[in-house]
Amino acid sequence: MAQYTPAELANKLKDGLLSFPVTAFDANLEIDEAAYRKHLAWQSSFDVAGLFAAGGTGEGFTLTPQEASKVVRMAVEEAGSSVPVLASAGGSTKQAIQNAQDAEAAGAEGLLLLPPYLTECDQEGLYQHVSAICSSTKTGVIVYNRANAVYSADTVARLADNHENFIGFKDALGDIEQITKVYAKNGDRLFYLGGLPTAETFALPLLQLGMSTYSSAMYNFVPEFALDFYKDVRAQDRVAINEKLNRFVLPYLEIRDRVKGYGVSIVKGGLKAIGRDAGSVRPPLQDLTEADLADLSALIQKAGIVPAGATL
Ligand SMILES: O=C([O-])C(=O)C[C@H](O)[C@@H](O)C(=O)[O-]
Repeated sequence: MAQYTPAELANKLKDGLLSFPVTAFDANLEIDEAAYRKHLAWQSSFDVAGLFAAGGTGEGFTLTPQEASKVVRMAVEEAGSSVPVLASAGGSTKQAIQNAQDAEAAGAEGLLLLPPYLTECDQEGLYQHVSAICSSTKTGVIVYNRANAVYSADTVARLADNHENFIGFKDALGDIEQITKVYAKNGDRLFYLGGLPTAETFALPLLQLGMSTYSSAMYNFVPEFALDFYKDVRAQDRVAINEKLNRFVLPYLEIRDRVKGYGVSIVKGGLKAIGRDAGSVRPPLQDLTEADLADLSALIQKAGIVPAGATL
């Protein structure tokens, strides 16, 4: 049973840092329940505003619907009493409705709606798709603006007018003109979150465009650093942000960009580096090579951001 109305959820999420926990796997690449629960307990012990289970960094794209709903249920059990847990939905309209209903039954407070699978689509089709999912659940729905799901300002406004539980717009395209149009038309009716890879990189400029928060993948393994970074963004402390970009974020991008798909693998690498191993990534992703993992460990150490109590 949800603890937040959609409007309360939006209010809670918009002014705090958000994150996407990794999904822990064992040596056979099956879900490692104990390791996942331990990770969620740790992640929710900090002042994070929302956790999106089985999202992109949680390798939701490798999970069956049954596995995804199991992961969401575990996340709710471990973290739900202190932090709102959100789930994701995707695929066909029917599949996304099923995901939404499973997530609601598992106790998720909200939903991130991923782009429809594979096909091209235009605004009326997108509207019908999102509308059907919003109508199928009482929880808050956030659309994910990326790939084939690029929402015009008018489509966003139409969804907002017709669905009270449509609460948020997450962007992973970084098209300044589009974001400006969406925000200018919809203002405070929604909340806006940045979701480009390694979202810290863009957090300050996107704040000016209305994005008061973002999804931090690095929060998974350096939560204190990620929270400090978010504080600097909200204070618009350009000097502190530049210092943190140069000390950790930009050299981190250099490792992340060595192999396609490392955007997720490097997060599991970070957990390995700090002694909180959440296992390997599932194909089609690949784990960090030993050399890349060594570089990441050295960088975390050099940047002085080893989490309290970690062994490195
Ligand atoms: O679905 C996801 O995991 C994301 O939104 C991507 C990350 O959290 C991204 O914003 C990042 O890498 O910081």
